[in-house]
Amino acid sequence: MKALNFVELSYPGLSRQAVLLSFFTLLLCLFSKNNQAQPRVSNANPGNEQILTYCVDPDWLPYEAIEQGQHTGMSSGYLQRLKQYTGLQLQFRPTGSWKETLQLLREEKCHLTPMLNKSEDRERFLTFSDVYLYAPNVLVSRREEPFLQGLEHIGDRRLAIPKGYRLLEYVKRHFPDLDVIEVDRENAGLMAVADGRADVFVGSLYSVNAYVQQQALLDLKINGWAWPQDELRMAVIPRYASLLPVINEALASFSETDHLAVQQQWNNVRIIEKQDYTLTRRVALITLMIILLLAAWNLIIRRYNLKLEEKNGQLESLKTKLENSNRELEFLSNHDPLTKLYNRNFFNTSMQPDNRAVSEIQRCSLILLDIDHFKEINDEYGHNAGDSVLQELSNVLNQCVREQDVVARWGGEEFVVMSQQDSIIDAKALAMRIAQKIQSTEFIVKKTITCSFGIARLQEHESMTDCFERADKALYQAKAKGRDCICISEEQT
Ligand SMILES: Nc1nc2c(ncn2[C@@H]2O[C@H](COP(=O)(O)OP(=O)(O)OP(=O)(O)O)[C@@H](O)[C@H]2O)c(=O)[nH]1
Repeated sequence: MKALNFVELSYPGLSRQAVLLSFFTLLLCLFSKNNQAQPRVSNANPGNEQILTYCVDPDWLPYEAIEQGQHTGMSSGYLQRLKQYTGLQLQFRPTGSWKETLQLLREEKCHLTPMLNKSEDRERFLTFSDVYLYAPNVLVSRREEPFLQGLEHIGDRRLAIPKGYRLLEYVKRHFPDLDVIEVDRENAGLMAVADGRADVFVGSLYSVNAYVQQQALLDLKINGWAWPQDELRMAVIPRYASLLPVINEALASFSETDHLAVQQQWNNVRIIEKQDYTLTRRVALITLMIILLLAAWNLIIRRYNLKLEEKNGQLESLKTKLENSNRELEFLSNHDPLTKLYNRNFFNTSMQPDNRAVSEIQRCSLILLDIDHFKEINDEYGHNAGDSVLQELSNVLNQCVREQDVVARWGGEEFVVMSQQDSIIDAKALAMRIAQKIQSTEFIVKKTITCSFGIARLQEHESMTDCFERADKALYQAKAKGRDCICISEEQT
């Protein structure tokens, strides 16, 4: 309001005295504010004892500790500000343990302690300030333990708690069935969890963090919150209870910036809120990659196998075609394609004495036959009809001979039968049967077909070629005689 007055009075048109009056009022205001920041030594004077003795927990970082005889930790920061605010004369008295600190307070050899929780037991020998710092309590376990929601989920796990701590009183009262292991200090509790003597430790978040980092207890994790949280206060022995209003006033005056400055100086908490799945994720990723690679490899192999099978199929088919072609070639090299009878080539090669049993050759007769006037059939009925006549005649020949006899087409309309006959008479009888069969067969051309025959019996020491020539001559004679007759080679007659 005073500043507002000053602004209002500075408008043009107002009197110079009024401006000066306002200026002095403002100075007075600022002066009185400065006065409030001065230490309230007189209010906080402890009386006969000019200097208050204080002691702390020697091993409770980051809250407080004693290092090389000096008070350190967050409570040292707060105490520093308290001194500045109140002007209290404070003298530090080092102790060897929290237990000793409490004992000195009980015996009034120490008058103040700057940071502790209120409990029923402590209220018997201390009076407490207002709460000036809240800090959560946490459950700590080894990493493999599941996350716990709070003290009520500890179950039959062994719980380590420092002796003399308010939490111990709390657990004993509200969770009497828990398997509690009392330890001397917070770090002893953490070590007990680390080496398996306890399963869970409960303690203050900030101090737990400090110990875990200091001792590099990397197998531990903060795995849950534990109620109640720490409500930290200052405490004096009842004799100095009159100081509490001033202390409370000082604590209340601490700004957010003051709190932050103290906490940032001493606290470096890193809370692990959940499981670290990094390794699991990496392993899963690598496994997935291996599976994908194997699947891809499998796919490639399968494709190659399919191609290979396809190529094998093609090769198999080519091989079959080749074998068929070879068989066909072999057949064609020895057979007449029109009549399917053996051809001249086969006759010449296989009918040589070297390729026939001597007994067969000794009994061999050659019968040559030639269709009479075949040209006329071609001319009258066409070449295709002529072909059919040749095929029909071939069937007739095959029907007339025995299995061991060989029938071949010598060329054109001329055929040769190599027959195993005991005598030339038998050979002639065979030729006659053939002639009769031909005459009685109804050919496609609806015309009686006749043939001329020439017969020769293979002589001892005679070559097949010579025998053939004699049969050919006999055939010539048959033609000359007017056809449709059988002539026997002269040497045999
Ligand atoms: N359709 C057909 N005709 C053929 C084949 N080979 C030869 N010829 C014919 O057979 C006929 C043979 O005639 P020629 O040698 O005069 O004998 P031919 O008419 O039977 O008279 P002769 O033997 O003296 O009774 C010719 O017209 C040839 O073209 C064939 O494979 N098919």
